[in-house]
Amino acid sequence: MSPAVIEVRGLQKHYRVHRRQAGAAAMVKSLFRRSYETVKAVNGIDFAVAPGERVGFLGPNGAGKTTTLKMLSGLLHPTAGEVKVAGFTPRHREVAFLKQVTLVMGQKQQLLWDLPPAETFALNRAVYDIPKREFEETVSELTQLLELQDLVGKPARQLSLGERMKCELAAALLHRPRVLFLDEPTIGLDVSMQSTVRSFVRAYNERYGATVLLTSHYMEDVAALCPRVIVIDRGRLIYDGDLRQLALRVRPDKRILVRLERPVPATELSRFGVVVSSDAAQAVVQVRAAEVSGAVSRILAGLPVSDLTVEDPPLEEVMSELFRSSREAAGS
Ligand SMILES: Nc1ncnc2c1ncn2[C@@H]1O[C@H](COP(=O)(O)OP(=O)(O)OP(=O)(O)O)[C@@H](O)[C@H]1O
Repeated sequence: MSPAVIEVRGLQKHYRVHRRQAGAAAMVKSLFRRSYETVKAVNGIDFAVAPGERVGFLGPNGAGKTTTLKMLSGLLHPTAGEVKVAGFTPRHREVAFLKQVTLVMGQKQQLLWDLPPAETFALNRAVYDIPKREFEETVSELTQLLELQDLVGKPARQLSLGERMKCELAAALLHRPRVLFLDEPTIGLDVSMQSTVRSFVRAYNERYGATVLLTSHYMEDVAALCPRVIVIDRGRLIYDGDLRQLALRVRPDKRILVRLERPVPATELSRFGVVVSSDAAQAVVQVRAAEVSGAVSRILAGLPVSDLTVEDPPLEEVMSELFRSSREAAGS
């Protein structure tokens, strides 16, 4: 494996927050004597990412994902631990480092609100000191990949959320960074725009060999883009490895979706496995992966089947099962 482009060792970020008690008396008291508590947003994580990898960085709300991405891009100083990205220490924010990375946050925007994206692009050209020819080449490539032709001339405030996100991505990539930190880049987008952004991220990764670390609550993004996932919960790493292996380990079962020619009572369906859902026209039965072929033969022989498909359990369920079991293990 080539040397890591992202290396994280013993990384921690603790926030000191003012604790406010409810009630007027407590509020007055807090004016004179403030009490603080420490939020351990990131609490000792280690991982390494090789150049060109696309890695999903996952976890439930408040797990510490955004905090980690901000430390990796140099926006936040770690409380403890070491971070190296493309050979640099992010918190020093050296110009050479900033030219290698980008952070895109789906919830924040960098486009200038009243101006067309083309003007933000020109500003970024100056900020990153991009030679004119290279800039024009990149703009034309990104315009074609993201279909920006009709968008870059309109003021950003007139663009739809999805159109704006495409321009945000272009603005963030004009300097051709080698490392992309994408924090929920598809949040709030409709399914077709989500798929456009996904295809674009993949195309950029393949074209430039860029490394991608991506957070998303949409498991379709993760399934489509990330062969590897790093999962954290409450500031700690709970899984780092192959996404398919994780699914097999956490949910070693399959779902058989059966379309029925006539209604079948649930009691009869349960002879073939655990009934996940059923109605007059179709049923979903869950069985262990090793038992799929036997169950399929029995279903075909014993039920009025018009169509049958075998599916993996949804990734959302794999993830919530992983969070549940890791919390149980942490509690015991
Ligand atoms: N500036 C801050 N000051 C104090 N606490 C913070 C600050 N930023 C984040 N936190 C806390 O740190 C924890 C981790 O937050 P973070 O935003 O990194 O989580 P996340 O995994 O990105 O969550 P989400 O999926 O909801 O975006 C949370 O408990 C959050 O309330």
